Amino acid sequence: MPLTEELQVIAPAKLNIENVTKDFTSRRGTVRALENVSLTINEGEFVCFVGPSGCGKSTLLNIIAGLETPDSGVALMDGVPIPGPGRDRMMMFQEHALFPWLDVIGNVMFSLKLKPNLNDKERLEVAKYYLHLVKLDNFIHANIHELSGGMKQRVALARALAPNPRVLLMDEPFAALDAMTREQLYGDIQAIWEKRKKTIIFVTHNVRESVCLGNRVVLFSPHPGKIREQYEIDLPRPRDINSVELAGYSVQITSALKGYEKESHE
Ligand SMILES: Nc1ncnc2c1ncn2[C@@H]1O[C@H](COP(=O)(O)OP(=O)(O)OP(=O)(O)O)[C@@H](O)[C@H]1O
Repeated sequence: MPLTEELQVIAPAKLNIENVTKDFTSRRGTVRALENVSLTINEGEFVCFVGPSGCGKSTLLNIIAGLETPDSGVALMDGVPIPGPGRDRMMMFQEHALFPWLDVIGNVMFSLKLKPNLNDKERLEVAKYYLHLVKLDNFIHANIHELSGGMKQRVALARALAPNPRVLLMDEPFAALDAMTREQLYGDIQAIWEKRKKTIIFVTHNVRESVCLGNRVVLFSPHPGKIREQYEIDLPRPRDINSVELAGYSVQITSALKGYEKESHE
C-alpha cells in the first residue's frame, strides 16, 4: 500500500448506544454500572463524558472499545454491533502503559503491528509522521524513562493514532499532568482532531477540561449510571481554558453536577 494512502484522513465513525445496561457482580454484591443508556455520537464529533466517580463513564468507553459487552442493549458502530476490540477504535489511558524496553519510535511502531499490510520501512515512516504530529520529532530515539509525564502521554497519543483509527477513546488521559502541561495538550489535541477528523470520546472529572475540548458534554450520574444532561458547547476553536465564555458553561455544568451529588446523599 502506498504510504500516502495509509496516512490519508479516513472517514470518522458514527456510534449508537441503544438502551445499554451493564451490571458487575463481585463478592460485595451487584453494581449497576449503566442503566438504559442511549446516546448517538456523530461522525467526527468530539464528545466528553463527565460525572462523579462510579457513574459508568469508563464502562461505556470500554463497551465502545469492545473490551466489555452490555448485558442488554447494543453498541453500534456505523450501524453494526461492535464485535470486540479493533484497530478502528484505539484507546488512550491515564497511565501511559508504554513499553519501557522500547524507545519512543519503537513504542509507536509496536501499535502498527496491528497493520499487517505495512512493511518495516513503512511502519517507521508512519510512526515518524505521528511523532511529528505530537511534536516529538527530536525524541524519537529517547528512552521512555527519560521523558516527562506530558511527553509520555504524547507518545501514548501517537501510538493510539498510528493505526489510523476511526474513533479515539481517551480515559482521563491528562489527569496526572500538571496544569501547564495539560494546557499545551488541550491546544494540541484540538489541532490534531481538526487535522485528522476522528470521532473522539474523552472521559474526564474536570468540567472545564470537558468544555474546553468537547463539541458536546454528556453528564452522567451514579447508582445506577445514567445520562442526566447534555450540553452543546458552541464556542470557537482553538479554545482557551481560562476564557470567560468557557467559565460560563463550566459554572452551569458544575452546578448540575453538584445537584446530582446532593440527590445521591439524600
Ligand atoms: N470489572 C468490574 N468489576 C466490578 N465492578 C466494576 C467493574 N468495573 C466497574 N465496576 C463498577 O461499576 C461502576 C461504574 O464504574 P466505572 O469505572 O465505569 O465508573 P467511572 O464513572 O468511570 O468512575 P471513575 O471516574 O472513578 O473512573 C462502579 O461502581 C465500579 O465500581
